[in-house]
Amino acid sequence: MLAIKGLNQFYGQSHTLWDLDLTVNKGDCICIMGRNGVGKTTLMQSIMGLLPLASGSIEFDGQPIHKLSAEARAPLGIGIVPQGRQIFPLLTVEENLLIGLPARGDGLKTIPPFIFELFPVLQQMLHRRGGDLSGGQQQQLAIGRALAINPKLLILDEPTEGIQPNVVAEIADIIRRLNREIGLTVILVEQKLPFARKVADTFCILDRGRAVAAGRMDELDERLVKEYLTV
Ligand SMILES: Nc1ncnc2c1ncn2[C@@H]1O[C@H](COP(=O)(O)OP(=O)(O)OP(=O)(O)O)[C@@H](O)[C@H]1O
Repeated sequence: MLAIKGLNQFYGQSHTLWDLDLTVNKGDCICIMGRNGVGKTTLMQSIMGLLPLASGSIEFDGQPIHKLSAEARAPLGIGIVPQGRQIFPLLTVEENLLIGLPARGDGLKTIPPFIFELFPVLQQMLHRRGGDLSGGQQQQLAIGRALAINPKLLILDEPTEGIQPNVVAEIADIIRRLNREIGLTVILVEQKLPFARKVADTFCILDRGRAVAAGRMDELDERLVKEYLTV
């Protein structure tokens, strides 16, 4: 579904991603792991189209997408839950959910009801401003907004950051359901190991901009954790 080949990225003189290859198959739930600053968000932003590639290629569903704008990638079926959630604080929950609908391409103008089945709190808070929601509610809104475009691939960048443990558990359940029941392909960036183990089936570890280890979650052993993940 997603094939990244030979990706290099720079911020000015600083070489952030090095010859990175990553393949995500349909139905996968993969966790991109690594310590702070290793390039996880840079990788996500490259997939989303927020950063032009220095070199390399990204194919989605067999089609090269790396030259497309971020706006052109969403309608292909890439839903994003960005780091820090980035909901619109002055818009209502309803307006936040409606905002992505034009990207669906099927003309739907109302919020798909399954969003409220997944996140009943969003229905209760429909007319509240996004900025007045708790961190956990905002994260549910950010996921709901990404799902409203009916994506084939959902990218979540550190969805548990700054969220209470009970909501973290709820979000873990939702991501698992989306992946295992609905078959949505998921790329998750996550530093919390228990959450990653609970949600993802496979992992890819980055270290200083390189993919250094990958495998099934049950192959993520103590040696890898110590070498690449613990601070
Ligand atoms: N806009 C930017 N300008 C310059 N350097 C940047 C910029 N954004 C990130 N970097 C640097 O690029 C490297 C990779 O950053 P990135 O945010 O991709 O890492 P990360 O693994 O997502 O980290 P975190 O877990 O802290 O979010 C870091 O050294 C970071 O300081």
